[in-house]
Amino acid sequence: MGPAHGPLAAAVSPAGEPEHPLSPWQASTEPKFSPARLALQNFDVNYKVQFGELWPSVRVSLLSEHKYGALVNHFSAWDKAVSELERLQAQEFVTQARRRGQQEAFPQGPGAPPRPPAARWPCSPNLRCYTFARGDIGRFRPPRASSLGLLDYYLLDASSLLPVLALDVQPGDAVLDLCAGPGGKTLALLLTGCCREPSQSGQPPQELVAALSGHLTANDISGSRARRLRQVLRSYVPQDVNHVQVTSQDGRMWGDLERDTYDRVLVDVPCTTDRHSVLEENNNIFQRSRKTERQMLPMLQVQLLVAGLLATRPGGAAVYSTCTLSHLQNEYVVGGAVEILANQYQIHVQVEDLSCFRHLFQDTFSFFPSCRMGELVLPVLWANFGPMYFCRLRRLT
Ligand SMILES: C[S@@+](CC[C@H](N)C(=O)[O-])C[C@H]1O[C@@H](n2cnc3c(N)ncnc32)[C@H](O)[C@@H]1O
Repeated sequence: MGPAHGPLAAAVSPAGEPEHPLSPWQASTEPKFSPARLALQNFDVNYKVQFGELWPSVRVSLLSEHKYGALVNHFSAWDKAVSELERLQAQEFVTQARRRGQQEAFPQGPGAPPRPPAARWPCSPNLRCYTFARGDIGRFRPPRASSLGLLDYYLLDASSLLPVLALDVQPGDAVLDLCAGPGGKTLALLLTGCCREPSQSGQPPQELVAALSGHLTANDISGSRARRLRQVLRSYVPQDVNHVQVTSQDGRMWGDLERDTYDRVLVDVPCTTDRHSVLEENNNIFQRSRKTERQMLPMLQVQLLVAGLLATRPGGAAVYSTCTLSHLQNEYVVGGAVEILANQYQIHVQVEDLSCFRHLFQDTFSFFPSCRMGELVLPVLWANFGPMYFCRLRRLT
């Protein structure tokens, strides 16, 4: 795929289409661009402005081989898999980050007095994920069934664990995963071991809510994505632990279904999926037929985030996440949702500082240094993860 320099790049609008209708002469001689080519042209125009001199290296990384992480399934007999990963010199980056945090709280070693007062790093517990070191482009073998019949690890872009870690799930929490299919983050949420058992005695307020209520609710509007999610849960989670309520509702309606209910809500929205869009022609949101859908994405994202925050109990938290670099789909969506909640619902929400994530995970991921709200993992050749944007919002009222 070649770069879109010169007049071609200049003629492309933010929606990824030529800004001016083509003349009849041009229409018959200009090549038709594939969706992936259109995506790249769009990004060349917009991300050059957003990221300046960082864009060329991010661009080449997006077009290069993606790096994975292996999320250890401790519901399965995982010790063999872990020994194998360690033999391959893969590194467990979540524990590494925790250790860094502790060392900084105890600068002269554990015997010395801690720095005053070492704040708890708000982060979901019990997750272990292996990646190959910086610059190592090794690949993991596909997951394998252990003696218990469950797969030993789940392969995912390691940066997609960051929104789950940032959700800071705690033991006994009721959690909603609003856009959950195909289920990598739902599995990670279960692996924290924190999601509450379904209440036996709770009085369901109404029929629909009764069907939806539970410790971990995972929802996806798409029936096929919800089926894939169920399949992932069957392959990784023992039946007696799998209490996940899987639903297939329009997440935008959640504020009406269960308001002020959940301790934690993950809002991992549909977006332009930048890496997929520049590499794959199939199911590409830059197909001409999907132009309106693409243009409506920021509005859908705001509606989903507002609904997720309405479903969060006062004092609880939601994490908004995407796999796009677009500020329009990231920070602007967060800003828009905060404003709507204040003006239309008199609900006050605080965007929380996640710069500790940038600091503690700096050995594994490359972060964009200038986000006003939330954090953004930038794909770079030495750590070709992401893009992944995540932002935690706390409901104050
Ligand atoms: C980025 S994907 C989620 C990935 C998932 N969290 C994971 O980690 O495997 C976004 C999902 O949102 C779903 N979606 C789109 N519109 C939705 C809506 N209005 N309500 C609920 N889900 C929606 C899509 O079907 C898609 O599966």
